[in-house]
Amino acid sequence: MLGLKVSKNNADEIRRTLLKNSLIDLGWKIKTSDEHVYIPINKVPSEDLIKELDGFEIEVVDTDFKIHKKHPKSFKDYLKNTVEADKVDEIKNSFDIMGDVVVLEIPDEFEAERFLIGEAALKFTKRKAIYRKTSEIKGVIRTRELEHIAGEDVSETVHKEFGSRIMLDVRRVYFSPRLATERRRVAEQVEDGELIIDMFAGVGPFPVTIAKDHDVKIYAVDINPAAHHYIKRNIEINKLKGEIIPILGDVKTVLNDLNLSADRIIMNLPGTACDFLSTAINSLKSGGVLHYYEFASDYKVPVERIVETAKPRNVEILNVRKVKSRSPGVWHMAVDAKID
Ligand SMILES: C[S@@+](CC[C@H](N)C(=O)[O-])C[C@H]1O[C@@H](n2cnc3c(N)ncnc32)[C@H](O)[C@@H]1O
Repeated sequence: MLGLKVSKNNADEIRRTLLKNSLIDLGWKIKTSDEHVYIPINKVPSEDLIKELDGFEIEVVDTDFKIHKKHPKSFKDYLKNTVEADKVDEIKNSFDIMGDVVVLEIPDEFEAERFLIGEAALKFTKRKAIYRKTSEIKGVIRTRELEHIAGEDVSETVHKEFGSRIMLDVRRVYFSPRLATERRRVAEQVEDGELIIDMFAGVGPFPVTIAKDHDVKIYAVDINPAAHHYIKRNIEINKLKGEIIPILGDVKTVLNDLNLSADRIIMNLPGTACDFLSTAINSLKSGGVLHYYEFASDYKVPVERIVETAKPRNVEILNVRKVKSRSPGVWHMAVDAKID
């Protein structure tokens, strides 16, 4: 089969150039002799590429290669010859798998290899669509830009989590599978009969997790019309013991109009939830529980904020915890506070 015979000294640089041009046949193993490296290729390099490699000692040869294991098991196996081993783990740790869709992060240095990485992720995860993050989560509706890099370009999916089904579109709404344990932790504290408000409900993962097992009434507010569309779908596709009332709008106006007195309020908008604290506390009955989230490096900051905003009401901090890392030294913090 076709191979490119190159000098050992330049093999790495040439391999990278071939990869960028999708010329390496990844089904076969690269082999070496004392002075040369033989790279399996899927076609003869074009004139332009030969010009690009001008100065290197290269020769197209007909030779045998050993086949890569037929059914590689690890993501590393799929990416052999593409990405350095230590970087493979970094990419794999960035996977957010939601139903049939995978969203991943590719370091800038592997930008040129993104489609190969996408194909590897597609084979490894056996999902249907792979997207790469191309921006931070931003704006009021907390979404990010994504580039489709492998599989079908279908961004709507149904994610399964602890027996709930969550329908969402990764391009149009916020959703993080990494909050599954947090949702369950909150749901486990709920008792039948409660009146609950989820101020920033998104597609409704907190309300669905809670209402699946509890006979409660939950007002689920969100300002994003796409999130509102999906929460309505999620109410339909899950078997719920409780009632979820989806409301589209700015939660400050909504809560002002509804004038509720809730047993429990969920505030998962960690970047700006602090701007909505007094609105929340005004809608929380005496003895009610607040699940407050904030990006912070120290628990003291969100705790003091709640205590100050609630004054003259008394605050009992029930629990503080780090939900997940946001950036070095900064955490998505959760504070559960009972406010008398
Ligand atoms: C971080 S997401 C959380 C979604 C959901 N709680 C979850 O855990 O998946 C925050 C949500 O708040 C919504 N949001 C932002 N500002 C809002 C406002 N003023 N009123 C109502 N919803 C708002 C966004 O549209 C977004 O869906």
